[in-house]
Amino acid sequence: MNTVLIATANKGKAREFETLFTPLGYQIKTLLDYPDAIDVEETGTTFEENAVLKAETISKQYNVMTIADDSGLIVDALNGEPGVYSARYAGEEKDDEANIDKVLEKLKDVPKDKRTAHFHCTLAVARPGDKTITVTGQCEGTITKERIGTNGFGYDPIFWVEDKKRTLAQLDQDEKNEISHRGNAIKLLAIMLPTLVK
Ligand SMILES: O=c1nc[nH]c2c1ncn2[C@H]1C[C@H](O)[C@@H](COP(=O)(O)OP(=O)(O)OP(=O)(O)O)O1
Ligand SMILES: [Mg+2]
Repeated sequence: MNTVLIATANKGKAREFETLFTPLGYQIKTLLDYPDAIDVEETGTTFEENAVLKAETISKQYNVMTIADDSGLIVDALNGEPGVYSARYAGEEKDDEANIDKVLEKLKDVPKDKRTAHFHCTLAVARPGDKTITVTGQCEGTITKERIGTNGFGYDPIFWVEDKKRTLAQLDQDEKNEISHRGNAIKLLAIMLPTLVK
C-alpha cells in the first residue's frame, strides 16, 4: 500500500485524513509519527500560502511527497474572521474551547439570519523536484448560539449545516467527510493522486 505523509499535527485532521484516504488505498502518516519534524510557522496571510509553506518545508525535510492542509472558519458578520487565524483566534496556545467562546461572544447580538459562515480548506501537495499543486474545498453553514454535539474538532460544535439539520459535531466521521471543506478538497485531489504518488 502507498504511504502518504500529511504535514499536520492536528489529531482531528489526522483522523479525517485517515478515513478519507484508507478507502482510496493509501495509508497515511502525519507529523504525530514524526516528532522531529520542523514546526512550521504559519506566516502567510492566505490559506494557500500557509498550506504551501507547510507542505514544502516538510517535503524538503524528508524528501518525500507531502500533503498539507490549511483551513479555517470564515464568519460573514465578523468580516471573515477568524479566517487564517482560526487556530490562534483566542491566543497562541490553540485552544478550541476558547476559540469557540470568542466567536460566540462576538456574535452574541447577531440575529440568526446574519450568522452565515463557511469553512475553507486548501490542500497543498509538494513533491521533491516538482511543482507544488493546490486544491480547495468549502462547506457552507451558520453559527449556532451555543455548542451542540461532541464529535469532530475545532469549531464543529457551533457550525450548523442546514442540509443535515445538525451541527458538524453531530455527524459521524463519514457523514462529515461527505460534505466538509476537507472532504470536498480531497475528492478533487483523489482524481489526481495516482499520477502524483510515486
Ligand atoms: O473541519 C473542521 N472542523 C472544525 N474546525 C476546523 C475544521 N477545519 C479547520 N478547523 C479549524 C480548527 C483550527 O482552529 C483551524 C485550522 O488551523 P490550521 O492551521 O489549518 O491547523 P492546525 O494548526 O490545527 O494544525 P496543522 O497546521 O498542524 O495542520 O480551523
Ligand atoms: Mg496550523
